[in-house]
Amino acid sequence: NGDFSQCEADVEIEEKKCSRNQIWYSAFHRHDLIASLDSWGFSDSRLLDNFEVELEERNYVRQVKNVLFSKVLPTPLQTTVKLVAVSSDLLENVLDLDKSISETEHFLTFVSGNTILPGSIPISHRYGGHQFGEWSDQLGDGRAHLLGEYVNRNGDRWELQLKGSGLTPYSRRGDGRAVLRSSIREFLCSEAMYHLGIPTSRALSVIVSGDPVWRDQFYDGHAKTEKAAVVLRLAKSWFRIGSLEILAMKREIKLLRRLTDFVIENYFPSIDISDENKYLSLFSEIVSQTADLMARWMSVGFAHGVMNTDNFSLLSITIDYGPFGFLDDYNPSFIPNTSDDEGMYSYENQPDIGHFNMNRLRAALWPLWNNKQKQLSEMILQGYIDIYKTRFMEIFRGKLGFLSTDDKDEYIIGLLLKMMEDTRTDFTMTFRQLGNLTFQHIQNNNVSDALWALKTLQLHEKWNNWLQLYYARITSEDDTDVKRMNRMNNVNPKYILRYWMAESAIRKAEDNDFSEVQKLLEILQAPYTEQLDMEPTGYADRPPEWSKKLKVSCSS
Ligand SMILES: Nc1ncnc2c1ncn2[C@@H]1O[C@H](COP(=O)(O)OP(=O)(O)OP(=O)(O)O)[C@@H](O)[C@H]1O
Repeated sequence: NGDFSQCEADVEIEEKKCSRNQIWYSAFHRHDLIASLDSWGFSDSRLLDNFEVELEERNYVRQVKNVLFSKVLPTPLQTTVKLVAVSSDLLENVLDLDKSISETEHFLTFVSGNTILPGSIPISHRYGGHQFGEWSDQLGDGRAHLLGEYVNRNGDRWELQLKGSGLTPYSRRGDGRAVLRSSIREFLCSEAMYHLGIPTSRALSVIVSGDPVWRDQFYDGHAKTEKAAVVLRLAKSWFRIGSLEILAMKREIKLLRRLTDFVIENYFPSIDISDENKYLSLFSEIVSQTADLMARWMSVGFAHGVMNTDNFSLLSITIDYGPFGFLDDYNPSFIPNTSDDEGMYSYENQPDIGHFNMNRLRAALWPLWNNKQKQLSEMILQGYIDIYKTRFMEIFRGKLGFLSTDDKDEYIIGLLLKMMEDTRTDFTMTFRQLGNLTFQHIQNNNVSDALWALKTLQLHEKWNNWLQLYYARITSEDDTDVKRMNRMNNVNPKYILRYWMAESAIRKAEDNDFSEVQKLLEILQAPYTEQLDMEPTGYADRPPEWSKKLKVSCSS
């Protein structure tokens, strides 16, 4: 009712018990949320303040030199636009907007690229990249427009970008558009990854229009028209390894230095910008954060699908959700992308590709180093492998509920994965269901029928042997069932975005029923929490038979 005096008094009382009472703080925040886009605004742009933008005003495909950005407006959609889904979490907690705003026409035109808000100067970014191991020259945002930056009430700066919003100077032979299926997948997966606790870009909304887009989904001569869709996505920065690579390749060294300094100053506050070894420190940070990201991907069974250097963020967040997939059955050579014939970007190859990409980053930074620093960068790169292994072991120890470190851990984790591979057990549910076993269950090999993944694993000849080792390991620690099971449930998700779940929501959305996209979003926002009312959906069951035939290509 607008009278905050009692609330303030309560906050003071509560603060004595707990330094940050989130319930009260969030109640306050909600009152202040901005209710109209007219009173919301982009912040001053750090990017535009620091980097010249190409002066060419016409929008045509061209080679761009000596700049990072080109000014270019999104192309308005010609037909009626509909909101497919929106993340209220992002609206309220990142953009300070009241969620009712998403019901307004103004919001719809904004997130579809049809309206440009005051203060926004849309730009597209020039970058290159190594694709499937080979250097591809100028790529750039061929269908993405950076709308501007927003500094929210917490002081966090976010860059807002449209994807699928029309042609840019970097569109090459593309049409600047994205289709509904790939846009829903990007929207859902960015949010799912965020709520799994994995560094990622975020997605605010997805809209669909009736504008036709021509796609041959499986490159098999069966092209058809699909509906154009647009995602509004957010990241602290959209700079990629390819952002630096193109400058090194083109010998634009002054700009390379400026961008690298900008990245250090704005995203790596622990590095002293006046330090002569600052570029080495930056490399070291990115190597270590990328190794960590790879271990996290592996720990939730995520396969990115197109790990080109233009899809690898300098902030080591997951970007570009194309033909990604989460493992169902544990198959290390799982390839999510039908266009990846050789399996270069298979699940098991990801840590190695991360290493390859760090070597490409090293090559991009090469012109900024003296001879000694070049040598040291080799050692930093070698360190990637140890950092990855250490992080992998830490995370998997946690997944099995271990509190401490033990020499036997590598064997216990390795044998479990081997059994899972032999029996093709469901990756996600194996770990989740292990967290449902009490000490007594483990001691007596008592696995109820409801634990369907473990039932499969039980068929393995080494199961009894492994269970004994596991029992000995967890009973060697000062722990209780409740504590261990809680810990395990907090790191082993129950709900992940499986192929079939996304596909089922997409099929309905193609018929203008968006309810399942929104429902999936809600479930994936709490992947570690039992959502018993959602169980009838089958999201925690064995994937249905029809899902085995599903394929995802890079056509998007
Ligand atoms: N339909 C399209 N029209 C124009 N350019 C495109 C189109 N599809 C892809 N591209 C461009 O091709 C390159 C590689 O495509 P990829 O699918 O990896 O990127 P993306 O998904 O469009 O973008 P991002 O990495 O920003 O998520 C990028 O430069 C991208 O902008």
